[in-house]
Amino acid sequence: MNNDIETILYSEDQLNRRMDEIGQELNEKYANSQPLVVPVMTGAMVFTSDMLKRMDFKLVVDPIKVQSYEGVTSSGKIDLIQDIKSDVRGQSVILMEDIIDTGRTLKYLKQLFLKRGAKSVEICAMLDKPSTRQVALKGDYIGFSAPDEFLVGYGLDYDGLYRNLPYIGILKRQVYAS
Ligand SMILES: O=P(O)(O)OC[C@H]1O[C@H](OP(=O)(O)OP(=O)(O)O)[C@H](O)[C@@H]1O
Ligand code: HPA
Repeated sequence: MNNDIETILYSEDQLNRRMDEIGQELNEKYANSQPLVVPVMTGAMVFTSDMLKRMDFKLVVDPIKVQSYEGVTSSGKIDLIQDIKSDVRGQSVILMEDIIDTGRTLKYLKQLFLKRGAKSVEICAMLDKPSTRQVALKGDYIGFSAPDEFLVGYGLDYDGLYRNLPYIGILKRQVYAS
């Protein structure tokens, strides 16, 4: 599996150190509230489970599953595959993501939750690729800024593979160009 990785961008240690910092920020912000934490599955699974251990405020976790990528390309269409169970009216929502790329997924979800009556919707993402943004969307808590490359590992996949890598790396072009 490692043979398919061009370069390791963020090691497990770097990810952990950055998550400690983001955890502190969230703990200050949400100390006196009880937000709904919504992992955007499947990519956010690893990041969310590691972040949850760093959150020391009361919270409820309720995942949502959406999909828009075919291979390395955004289809531009967001499929809502499995919705949350909670009523978000009056709730503070934290959307958890592995990556913001075109921004379409999170723009769609943020609008959806605000339309449903959420009091606030914040975005916490491990990676942000600002250079590939197609819609206006800003994260509130970001781990690292990433280059315009197709990344895998730490939840990020290519055709369902590589999510279990403990680091984030650039996928070799020959893997998806062949
Ligand atoms: O900013 P965007 O261009 O919308 O890209 C970001 C989204 O793309 C990936 O999901 P994907 O649709 O591949 O599903 P997955 O979470 O199951 O991997 C990723 O996990 C984000 O949800
Ligand atoms: O770089 C990426 N890698 C994996 N999934 C993604 N979804 C959006 N961008 C990416």
